[in-house]
Amino acid sequence: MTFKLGTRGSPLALAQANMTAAALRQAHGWAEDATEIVVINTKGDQVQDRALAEIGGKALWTKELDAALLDGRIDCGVHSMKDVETQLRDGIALAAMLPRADVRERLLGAESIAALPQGAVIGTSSPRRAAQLKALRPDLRTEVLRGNVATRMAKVEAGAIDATLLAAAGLDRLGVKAGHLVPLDVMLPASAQGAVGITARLGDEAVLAMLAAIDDADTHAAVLLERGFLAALGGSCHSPVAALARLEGELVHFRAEILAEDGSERLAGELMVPRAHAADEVAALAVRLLGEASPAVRALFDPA
Ligand SMILES: NCc1[nH]cc(CCC(=O)O)c1CC(=O)O
Repeated sequence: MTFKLGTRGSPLALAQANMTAAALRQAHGWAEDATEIVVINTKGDQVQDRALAEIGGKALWTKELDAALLDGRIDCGVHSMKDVETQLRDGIALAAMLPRADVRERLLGAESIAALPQGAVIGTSSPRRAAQLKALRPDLRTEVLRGNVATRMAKVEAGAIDATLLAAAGLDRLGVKAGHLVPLDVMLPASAQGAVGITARLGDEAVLAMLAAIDDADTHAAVLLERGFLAALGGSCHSPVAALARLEGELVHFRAEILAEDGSERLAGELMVPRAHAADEVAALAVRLLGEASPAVRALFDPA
């Protein structure tokens, strides 16, 4: 019997699936051939030429993996948690998370956001990154840029765009050294950025127990808080929202912001709260920031 890990087929997704397989073999003393990577094509992979928001539809990256899990083709699904909807599909459980990588952004094409030339064009398909860039530098323009990491880097090199932002986590996992780290006080990451999560069938106790052995509890707790913030807003990975939780002993340091899509508004909040109350405080922060926002920003969200 082999343990089947489902994943998308992009180089980053494959790297993350291989890391997960290696962690499982290590934790359980399994042989090399005890794990198998099963590539599942998703709608998000098929549509490369349009902005994600235009495609519409939910669970672009996860739907096909969920289906493969539920019909038993795979035993678990490996995901970038950033791309996983806050509402999991019925029957799907979030079983484990690998230790989180660098949560920061890397800028390719310039040494810093401040150093970008006046009016520079930044390629990104992330409404959060576009809004954050324009909040910092209203002169900047953004252009939709999709494709995997290599495609995006090639567009900067070819001069089609002046610069782009990518998650340091993804570049690190691919062994790509390019770009300059953007400090957290300049740009906060997306909720769950840098975290790899593993889904399994709810009630599949044997698999859930195997996966529990590779769970990084601090990463898991932090990511659940960030997802809780996004859920309280009624947002998704396409919303102009940033959130980062850091566990500091018994305390949680939580920072978040919501923005107008054109960067003309930015509502930020920060908490230092005991872990035990953090989920409630984070949800309350979401409500408070929405309350401070203009009707235009509030209209981007759909709070419960
Ligand atoms: N939305 C695409 C996506 N999903 C996860 C990552 C990077 C890895 C991570 O954040 O864990 C990326 C690419 C990027 O934003 O640069």
